[in-house]
Amino acid sequence: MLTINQIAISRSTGKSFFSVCLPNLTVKAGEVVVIQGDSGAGKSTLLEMVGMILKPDKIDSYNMAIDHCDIDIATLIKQNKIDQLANIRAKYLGFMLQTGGLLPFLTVRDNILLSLKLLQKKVDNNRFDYLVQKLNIAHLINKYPKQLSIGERQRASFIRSIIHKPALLLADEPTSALDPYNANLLFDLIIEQAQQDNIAAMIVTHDWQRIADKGLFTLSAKLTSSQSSEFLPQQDKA
Ligand SMILES: Nc1ncnc2c1ncn2[C@@H]1O[C@H](COP(=O)(O)OP(=O)(O)OP(=O)(O)O)[C@@H](O)[C@H]1O
Repeated sequence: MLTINQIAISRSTGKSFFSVCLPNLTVKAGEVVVIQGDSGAGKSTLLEMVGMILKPDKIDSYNMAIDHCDIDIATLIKQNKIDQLANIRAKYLGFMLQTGGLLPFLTVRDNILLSLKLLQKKVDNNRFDYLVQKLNIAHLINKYPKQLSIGERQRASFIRSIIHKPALLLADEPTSALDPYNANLLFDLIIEQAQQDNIAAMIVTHDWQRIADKGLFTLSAKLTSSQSSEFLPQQDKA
């Protein structure tokens, strides 16, 4: 489970800046939260801040409960514990970035399995086979990323982001390059895998209609000025 209170960041280039604030959020293990907002409203910034890639300017609390342990991420951030944060990211976080992020010099299989190798964890071949078959990329696993379409890379990138069963999955527009059939397949698989492996997931998407009937909790970006936004719940949590 993930609990965040008052986390904010300002990004600036020259004289212009943009601030993003998340007043509070709780995501339970197995729950999928959708992040919505207009282009430029700060969705990727929010994910990168929650994913400990961008350092917030302000943070009241940020805790992650994993295996009956409570990790005080806010204190680690405030104390600049870079190594500990990097370990937490590698072990407990899964990222699916907008750009795919597959390494060009590794095959699709090796890209997907890289996190397990780095964490010295055993490969669950049944799970690997299930996921690549489910997303119809079993015939591509020995190819290199450049030999795949963007949509195929996106599907491989999703499997890579969850293969080590992270506590938190952060996915930035995971279906942006997919046709409707594959987009549905991927969304359903995200929900299924989150529930099955107790993954708390935060998914940025513009694919509003596709997820409207899935009953997922939604955080929406609200512009508080031309240079700032706040992420607020669209509805109260059950
Ligand atoms: N590296 C950066 N330095 C300074 N400002 C940035 C940087 N990256 C993004 N911004 C600004 O921060 C704001 C939020 O950007 P962000 O990429 O988080 O938006 P987004 O909601 O994910 O957009 P999109 O839906 O188009 O991907 C934008 O106004 C953008 O110009």
